[in-house]
Amino acid sequence: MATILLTEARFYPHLNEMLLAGARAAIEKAGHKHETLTVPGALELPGAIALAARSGRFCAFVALGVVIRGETYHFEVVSSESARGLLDLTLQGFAIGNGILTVEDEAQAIVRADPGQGDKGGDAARAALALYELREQYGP
Ligand SMILES: Nc1c(NC[C@H](O)[C@H](O)[C@H](O)CO)[nH]c(=O)[nH]c1=O
Ligand SMILES: CC(=O)[C@@H](O)COP(=O)(O)O
Repeated sequence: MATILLTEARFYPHLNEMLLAGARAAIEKAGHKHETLTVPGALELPGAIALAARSGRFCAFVALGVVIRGETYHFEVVSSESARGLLDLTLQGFAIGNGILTVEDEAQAIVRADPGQGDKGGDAARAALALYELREQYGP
């Protein structure tokens, strides 16, 4: 049994609860344990994972959050750079699933966050576990 760290950017708490529920259900179904770490926004997620990884306690990580377009270019920055930061860590060998929703409005987020609909939190957890199993198979 391994421990997966759920890192959540709690910008929209009610939406994160759905993402967390889906991710937790997927991890528990796979027979693993999970812990949760909270940061303010999606841009903090890569750094939070990098810091938490130093503990050596976690076999994989799931990044969860919701980025909803506003009036400025900041949407592009937050969406692209959080994803890029996660991919940079993945290329260093970290097993990370990206469950950061980047959407136009709350309605789009709900459909994708709801475990009974898009279940993107569960998808991100399953992706993280898939990378973890690959690393177990091919070495650290
Ligand atoms: N607008 C959203 C943000 N913005 C905040 C940034 O992620 C970051 O916390 C801030 O720039 C300080 O470094 N974050 C989200 O997760 N979702 C948003 O819609
Ligand atoms: C994705 C964001 O950062 C967004 O919430 C910011 O809104 P705005 O572009 O109207 O400042």
